[in-house]
Amino acid sequence: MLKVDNLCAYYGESIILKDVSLSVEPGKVACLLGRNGVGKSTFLKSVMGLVKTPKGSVYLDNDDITKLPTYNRARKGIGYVPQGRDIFPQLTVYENLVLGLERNGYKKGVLTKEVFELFPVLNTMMKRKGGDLSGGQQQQLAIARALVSEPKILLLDEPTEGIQPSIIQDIGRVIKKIKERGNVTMLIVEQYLEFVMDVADYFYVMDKGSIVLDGKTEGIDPQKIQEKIAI
Ligand SMILES: Nc1ncnc2c1ncn2[C@@H]1O[C@H](COP(=O)(O)OP(=O)(O)OP(=O)(O)O)[C@@H](O)[C@H]1O
Repeated sequence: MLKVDNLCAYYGESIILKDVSLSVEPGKVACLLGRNGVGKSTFLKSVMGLVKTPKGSVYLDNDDITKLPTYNRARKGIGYVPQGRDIFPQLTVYENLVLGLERNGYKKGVLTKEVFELFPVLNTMMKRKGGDLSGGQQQQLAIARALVSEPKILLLDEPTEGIQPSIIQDIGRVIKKIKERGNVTMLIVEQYLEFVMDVADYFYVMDKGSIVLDGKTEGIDPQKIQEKIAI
C-alpha cells in the first residue's frame, strides 16, 4: 500500500506540490491525471525521493519512508519507470533486464516468468540493443525491468506517451494482468483518459500542484474527469 499525506515539494523557491494526499490500496491501480506542467511527474519523483519534500509524509505499507534516500526506497520495493523510459541503449535487452534483478538477489527465474508471460515480444529480442527497439518496445522493456525487481509498488510516468495504439493496448493488458495477480500496487501518471478508464481502480486529477478531484473510476462519467483536466 502507498500512502502520501500532505506532501509539499519545491524546485528552489517555487512550490510545485501543495499538501498533496493520495493513497493506493494494496494490489490496486490508481492514475494521476492533469494538464502538462501541473506537477504529476514531480509527485512521482517525490515518492521516489528524487525531489526535496520539506513537508508531508510517504508511507510504504505502514513504514514511514519520507526520510529515506532514493536507493533505500528502491530496496524497500518501489519500482519507478520515468518519462522517457531510461533504458540503457547500448546494452542488450537481456542486460537491461538483468540490471533490474539487483533487488531480488539476481533470481533469474523471475526474469523468465515475467518476460515470458507478460512481454512475449521482448523474449524474441533478448540480444538486440535497447536503443534499437521501437518506442513502444522500449516502454515494455522499462516496465519489465522494473517488474523483475519484484516491487511492491510500481510508479509509471506516462507509459502511453508517444506510443502507437496497438502497443498501448498491450501495455494496458500487461497492467491488468499484473493487477489480477494482486501483489503489486500501481500509481500511473497518465493523460490518456480512455486508458485510465480501462486500467485504473481510482483516479486523482491534479491542477497547479493540488488534487482537485478524485474517486473510483467505476461508475464515474469520464466527462466529469475530462472537464476537470480541461480547466
Ligand atoms: N528540475 C526542475 N527545476 C525547476 N522546475 C522544474 C523542474 N522540473 C519541473 N519543473 C517545473 O515544475 C512544474 C511541474 O512539472 P512536472 O514535470 O511535475 O509537471 P507534469 O504535470 O508532470 O507535466 P508533464 O506532463 O508535462 O510532464 C512545471 O512548471 C515545470 O516547469
